[in-house]
Parts: sequence; C-alpha cells; structure tokens
Amino acid sequence: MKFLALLFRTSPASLILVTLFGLLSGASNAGLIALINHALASQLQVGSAVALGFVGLGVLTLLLRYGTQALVNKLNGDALFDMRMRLARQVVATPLRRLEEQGIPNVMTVLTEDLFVISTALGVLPRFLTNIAIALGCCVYLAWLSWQLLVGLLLVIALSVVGYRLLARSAIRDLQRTREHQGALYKQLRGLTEGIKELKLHQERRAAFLTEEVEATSSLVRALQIRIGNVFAATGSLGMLLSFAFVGALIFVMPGLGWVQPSVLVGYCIAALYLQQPLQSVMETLPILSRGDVSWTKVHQLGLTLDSLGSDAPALPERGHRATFQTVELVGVTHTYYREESDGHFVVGPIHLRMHAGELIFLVGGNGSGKTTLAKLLTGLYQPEGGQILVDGQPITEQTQESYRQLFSAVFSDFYLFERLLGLVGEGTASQVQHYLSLLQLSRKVRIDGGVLSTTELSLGQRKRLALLTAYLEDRPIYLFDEWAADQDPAFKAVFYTELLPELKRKGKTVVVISHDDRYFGVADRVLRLDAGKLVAPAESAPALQERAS
Ligand SMILES: Nc1ncnc2c1ncn2[C@@H]1O[C@H](COP(=O)(O)OP(=O)(O)OP(=O)(O)O)[C@@H](O)[C@H]1O
Repeated sequence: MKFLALLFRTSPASLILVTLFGLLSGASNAGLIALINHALASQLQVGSAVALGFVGLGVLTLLLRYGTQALVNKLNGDALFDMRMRLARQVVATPLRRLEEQGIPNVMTVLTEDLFVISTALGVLPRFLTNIAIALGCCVYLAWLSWQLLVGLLLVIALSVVGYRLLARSAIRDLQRTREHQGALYKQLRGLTEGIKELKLHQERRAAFLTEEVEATSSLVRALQIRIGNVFAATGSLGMLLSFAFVGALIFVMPGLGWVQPSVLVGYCIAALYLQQPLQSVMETLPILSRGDVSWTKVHQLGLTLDSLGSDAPALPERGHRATFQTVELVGVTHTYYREESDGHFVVGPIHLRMHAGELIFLVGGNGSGKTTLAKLLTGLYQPEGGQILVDGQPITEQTQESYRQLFSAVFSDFYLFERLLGLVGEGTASQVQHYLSLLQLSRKVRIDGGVLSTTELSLGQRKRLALLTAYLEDRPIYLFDEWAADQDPAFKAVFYTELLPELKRKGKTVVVISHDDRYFGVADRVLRLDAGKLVAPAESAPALQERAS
C-alpha cells in the first residue's frame, strides 16, 4: 500500500513507534480476551485478582489504543502537511508549458479533489492500522490456544481477502473511471461559474449545458458510485459470511469431531466474534484506501510525485537576482504548439532578437501571430525548444533559468492579482504604494493596509492598474506588458503610452509592450512585428508609423 510507504518516508522512527504501540495494543486486547475466556471457562467463579486484572487490562487496552491513534494521527498530520507543501512547491516548479498541456482544470482537480481523497485515505489509516494490530494480537492468543484452528481461521481470512480482491477488481476499475468523469464534471462546473453570464442570457444554451453536460456526466458518476458502493458492500458481507461460517463450524462441526477441547472452542468463538468488528472495519476502510490509490496515480500522472517527502522535497526556488544587464539576445529561439484538431503545428520562431538595456520596444502583430508566446519565451516562462537566450553573451541554462526570470516584471493579459503584496513589502513600501496609487488614479478606490489590498472588486481596467502597481514595486530591470492598455479608457491609455512608459525608460528600464494601439507606436524606440510566428522586419520605422497613424 502506497500510503504506508508515504508514512514510512515521512518519519520512519515514528512509524516504528506506532507499530510497537499497535502491537502492544493488540497484545493487551488478546490478554483481555484470554481473561474473559478464562472467567467464562471457570463458570464465572473468579477471584478479585482476575477482576482487578480485567480492570487493569481494560484500562491499559484503552490507553494503548488511544496512544496508537494519537501517534498515527500525528504521523498523518505530518504526512499530509508535507504532501500539501510538496505538491504546492512542485506545481510552482513544474514548467508552465507542462501545466498548460495538462489543462488548468485537471491541475485544479488534482489539487482539490485528489488531495482531498488522499487526505481522507490517510485519515482512515489510524483505524486501519489499530484494527490490524488488534487482529494480530488476537491471532497470537489464538495460536497459543490452538495453532491448528488458527490455520483454519487464517484460511478464512485469506479467502475473504481473495474474495475481496476478485470482487473489488471491477470496482477499482470503476473507481478509475469515476475519477475521469469527475475530472470532466469539475471542468463543467467551472463553466457553471465562469460562464454564468452566458448561461443566464441564453435559455437554450443553459438547458443544453445542464442536461447534456452536467446532468449527463453526473448521472454517469452516480451510476458508477452506486455500483462501486454495492460491490464494496458485497465484499464486506462476504467477510462477515465467512466469519459466521467459521464460528458455525466451531460450534456445530468441531465438537462432533472431538479434535479440540470444548474450552478451546469457546475461546475461539469469543475471539472470532471479537475479531469481527476490527476485521469488518478493515474491510470498510479498504475501498477508501483504493480510492486514495487512484488519486495517487492521478497526482503522478500530472508529473508530480509524492514518493519522497521530507528532507528531499524540492526547496523553494532560490531567489536569484540579476540586478543589471546590457543585452538580452534571442538566437534562433523556437516554440511549437501541437494542434490536435488539424494534426498540425504552430511554430513560433526561429526568433533572432537583440534587446539593449533602456530600450522601449513595441511588439505588434495580428491576433494569433505569436506575440504572447514570444513574451513567454522572452521572460523565461517557456524554455526554448530550439536556439538559446543569452544575457550579456552568457547562455541561459536550466540552472540559471530561474535567476533569468527574475529580470522581468510582467503583466500578461490573463494576469492574476494577489490580494496581498506578497514578497513586496519592505521599508518605504507604504509611501511608494501611495505614490503609485495616485499616479495610477486609484487612491480614492483602493487602500493598502499592512500589504493587503482593501479590495480587488474593481473593474478590469482598475485591476490592471493594480497589477501595474505591483510591477512597479517589483522594480525589475525589464518590464513586459501584454496588451495592458486594451482595457483602459482613452485618457488613461494616453497617460500610459506618453507618460508612464517614457518614465520607465528614463529610469533606465527596458520595456517590451505588446500593443494594438498603432497611434502610439511612435513612442517606441523599435517596433517589432510578428506574422505567423515569424519576426518580420518592420516595413516602416517607428516615427513613420506614428506619422501614418496620426
Ligand atoms: N496554450 C496553448 N496551447 C496550444 N496552442 C496555443 C496555446 N497558446 C497559444 N496557442 C496557439 O499559438 C498561436 C499564437 O498564440 P499567441 O497567444 O502567442 O498569439 P498572440 O499574437 O498573442 O494573439 P492575440 O493578439 O490574440 O493575443 C495561436 O494560433 C494559438 O492557437
């Protein structure tokens, strides 16, 4: 079972301690049964010593049971914490392109649904392990009573396990299918929230969405879940049936054969009945652990791994800061998207481009010409498939990629605005923030207290201004704006192109602006045009473009 491996890797010493406690707990349970058996065998004619022993063992059993569970709870808590942190760090460390290929909804399903299922599976482990320990303790006592009968009992347990595996095989396949459908359902539910306006405005679309998508997938999930539930109920009943058959054989068959003393048979009956509860519980937790296994595989399929936790979990990316540079050069840089629907490719590049410190460059081109892709290559979010990027003549390698990205502050068109100024609060930030809030004409809308934005419930244009504010605070040598001005009113658009951009340039910043606002192209030192993924030499110089536009 993968979870045990997870716990062992998290803290081998704790797991050994848990095992020890569990075995002691099992032994004390066995002692309790032996004592009950002894009392019954002596027709309840026992002295106060046995009664005291019963109380003592009872208390010890409870304490050990509690101790084992508390230890496993702690171990689980640690394992879950490590797993969450590891996953979060791994997602941050996973190349952007790989996450995009997996699809953001899939990543979200893994981070929410699968993590929840794995957490639940880890949550039932204390019960599972404690019950296994009780069963083991009972088996030791039963071996002492009669090892031949124990062999019989173990055969019954083995039969239950084989029966479980045979019956559960189809259910486990169904669990995998359910997980796939749940992924699809999650994606559809995203449509429910993100597409709410489109759904509200169009009755037929709404009806089709609810019946053909959500209802269709939900009913598939429902059918599978009912089937899975029934199969696991049957596996539980099988265990119970075999256990009754065993007890029945002890009471009605064995005395006739005369192989074993009646007192031993009574002891076995009591122990077998006592064992039923923990074994039943083990059977009930197995489906939850199976679900956990399916989710575990999903996490792995995302390219993330939970195999090794603790010390070798990937550390937070190092903060590498290159404060300055003279040139950034793209030499034959390429990136290819595969287009499933046409079984074709869209290639950006090979791009040859040299950028100098302090330049103000506009990147222009039609929709889908590859501007954002080139921006992702330039900022190091995509690693070039072909060619290389050089900073001051030094090629960027896998090792220096992270530090290269720290040269950039970017506001992409699908930017995300964090509610806190994460990693940006330092001495003098408050006055800087105040300055930028007035510069961006936001001081009457937003306050920032203790690094927290008073609101992000703003218009898209206003949120973009806040994203620009964080970019200002980052104070990196290169700025990249992907159609930043597209959602600004004409007056502020003019402020952006004619005041903010030149101001950044005056401060020595290099600025790359993806823009469709041709009337402001003249502000740029250079205008680069992309067409079908290729950089084409601008037909006109920047001033000429401006002249044409005005
Ligand atoms: N994540 C992706 N997966 C597959 N193909 C993609 C992906 N992103 C972009 N593409 C494809 O690459 C091409 C270039 O896209 P890109 O977003 O770079 O263009 P753009 O010039 O920024 O367009 P726009 O002006 O519309 O924002 C598009 O034709 C698009 O189909």
